[in-house]
Amino acid sequence: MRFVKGHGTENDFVILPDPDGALDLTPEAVARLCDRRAGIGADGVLRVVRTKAMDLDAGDAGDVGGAQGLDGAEWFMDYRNADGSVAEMCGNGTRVFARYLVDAGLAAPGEWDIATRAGLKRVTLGASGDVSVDMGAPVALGPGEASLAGAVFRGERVSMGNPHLACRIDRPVAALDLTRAPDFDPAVFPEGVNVEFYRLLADRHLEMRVFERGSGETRSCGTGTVAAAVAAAGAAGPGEWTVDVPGGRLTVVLDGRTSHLRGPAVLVAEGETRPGWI
Ligand SMILES: N[C@@H](CCC[C@H](N)C(=O)O)C(=O)O
Repeated sequence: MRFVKGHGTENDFVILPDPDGALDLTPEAVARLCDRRAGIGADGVLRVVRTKAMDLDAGDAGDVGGAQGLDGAEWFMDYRNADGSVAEMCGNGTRVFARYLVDAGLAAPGEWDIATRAGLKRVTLGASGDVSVDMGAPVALGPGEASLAGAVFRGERVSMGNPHLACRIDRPVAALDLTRAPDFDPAVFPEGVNVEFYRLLADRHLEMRVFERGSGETRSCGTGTVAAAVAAAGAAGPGEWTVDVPGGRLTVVLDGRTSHLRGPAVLVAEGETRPGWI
């Protein structure tokens, strides 16, 4: 199995080129690939498959999202979390996926769509440098809460295609212990939830940490970054936000209609798994 390793602000991925959809990618195989001691190590897997090789009507696009209109994009991002679960969307993954396509000569620098389980996402990138993605309209769903070691954190529920709870705190995010998963009410979050903790550092400038559904604490989360900016913006309206995460810095633009995420996307290695290992 050929792979490429990449990351976006240290949210890292094993990229599996599978243009014809020939791989039988089981949850167990994904978990082995993402294992940081016994595998390659990553927060998730990005399978790179031609949209026309996906049996969209048979649910190949996932039980988690609609397939309508996806054939408008040549490439489908089949995203999996480190525990093997399927997610609707991954913002950093989309940016790294785009960088891979350009680097591999499968797409030209410019502006084009990637198909995801959360619909088409338009990326903009040059031959090198930052990658920007139109993340679509965030959906603010009202208040929610989670708890961490018995302490309750209140926040805003936001859908970015995948579920988020963005909680504002007033002390440095570095002080949080995220070694254990936040608890939440499964009746409120039946599909689970990604939980962000953010602090306002200055006008339109946040720091954030995240505990991701299916992956644990990661050093960045693109959809989570947008969710935190949406929660912080409240009624403040359109604007550009800077979000510092443990793995670097991302820029979020909210314009009242859609949201954009911009930042680095880097490919660091490529190789092949040993025969019979996976
Ligand atoms: N890190 C991603 C989000 C990945 C999916 C998430 N863990 C979920 O299950 O919804 C990002 O950059 O958005």
